[in-house]
Amino acid sequence: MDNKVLYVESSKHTYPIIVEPESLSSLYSKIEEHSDSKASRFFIITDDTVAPLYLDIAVSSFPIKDKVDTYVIPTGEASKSLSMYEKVMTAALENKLDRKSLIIALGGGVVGDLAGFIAATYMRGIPFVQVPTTLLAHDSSVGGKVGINHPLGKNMIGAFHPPSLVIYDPKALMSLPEKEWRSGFAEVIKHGFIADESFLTWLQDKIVSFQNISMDVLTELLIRSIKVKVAVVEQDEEEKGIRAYLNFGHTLGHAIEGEAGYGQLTHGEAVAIGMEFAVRFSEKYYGHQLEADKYFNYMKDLGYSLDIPSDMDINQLIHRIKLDKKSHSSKIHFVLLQKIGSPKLVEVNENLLKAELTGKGGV
Ligand SMILES: NC(=O)c1ccc[n+]([C@@H]2O[C@H](COP(=O)([O-])OP(=O)(O)OC[C@H]3O[C@@H](n4cnc5c(N)ncnc54)[C@H](O)[C@@H]3O)[C@@H](O)[C@H]2O)c1
Ligand SMILES: O=C(O)C(=O)C[C@@H](O)[C@H](O)[C@H](O)COP(=O)(O)O
Ligand SMILES: [Zn+2]
Repeated sequence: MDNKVLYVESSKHTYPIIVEPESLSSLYSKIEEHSDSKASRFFIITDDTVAPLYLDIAVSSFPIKDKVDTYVIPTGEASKSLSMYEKVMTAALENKLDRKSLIIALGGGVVGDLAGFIAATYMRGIPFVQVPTTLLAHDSSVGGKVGINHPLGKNMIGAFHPPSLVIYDPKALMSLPEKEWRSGFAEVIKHGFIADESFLTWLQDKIVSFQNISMDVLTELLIRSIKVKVAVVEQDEEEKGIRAYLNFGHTLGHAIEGEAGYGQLTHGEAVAIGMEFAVRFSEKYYGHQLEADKYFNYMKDLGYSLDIPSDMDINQLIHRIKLDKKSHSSKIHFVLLQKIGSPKLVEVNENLLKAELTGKGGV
């Protein structure tokens, strides 16, 4: 795989995504090369799992340490909150960041979404760099969706604020626990479902467990999956239309995440359940089979549980689905698949949805 730098053309600027082993240790020089090394200050936001692993490596790459401030949030989805937003904002102000400062998100999607939203709103917007350290963050670090959760809904408070650079060191993923590989891999599979069935068969062939994935395979996987995302966000940056396809599996997935309590299920675990449901619902909606069982069996072999948790109240899930950002005028919208690789955003009838969710959908 030779092309390890991808470029995203956003309406604000074009930014590179560098996928390169060991790039974390040359963070500053990458910023110098591709972003703003002349920034007045650098504010690295990370979490308390990533900090002991990678914060020193990142900070060591900076020649002038006095210009670097750090802020460590508690690990986990619960940190994507208004209260954490206020704390980090306060730290940014106390550290005297100005409009020429650069925020650096070092971590997974939680850090990236929160830090990106701080960047989007600090003094009405300053630049930021994404330094993803999870598999899932191949998705979250690209495309500029940043934000935090509200108890009533996932990512309900946010902005579109593209990063100025994404530096992805696949070696950093080697410390991920299996659960987080599984979580991130759900978004990889999502990209296959919505855009490219041959990617799914390639994954089946190359990834039979989350142990011992070679750096070459991992790099190719990241690049292929990121390319799917880039192709969508370049056409529809602010989700006026086809960007909603990236929400495949998320309508139910987000409802499940919220209902379980943020952080009880990983994002990818919830999205995996949502994808299986969306495929089943697509088959009912379009009246033909998608032949997707082989992919769901593959996911089960990789340890995914694809059933809606049995303790979940279907009416509560529907209530949450109605608050989803794709809903409007009380109409529920779902991303369904006409066939694998051909998503559509469709309005769905609440009663049909309820019947399917309760397993009484019929054919
Ligand atoms: N903005 C977007 O487009 C977008 C896309 C997909 C998901 N998301 C959001 O991303 C979030 C999920 O991201 P995530 O799965 O990366 O969660 P996360 O940031 O919570 O990371 C998962 C866990 O892995 C730990 N971790 C991170 N890097 C590690 C490493 N290298 N080694 C060991 N442990 C490490 C973290 O501390 C955390 O415990 C959700 O909030 C989701 O809504 C956003
Ligand atoms: O980038 C997008 O667009 C996505 O939908 C990617 C999703 O994987 C991601 O979880 C995103 O945060 C969901 O966005 P939301 O608008 O449904 O909150
Ligand atoms: Zn997602």
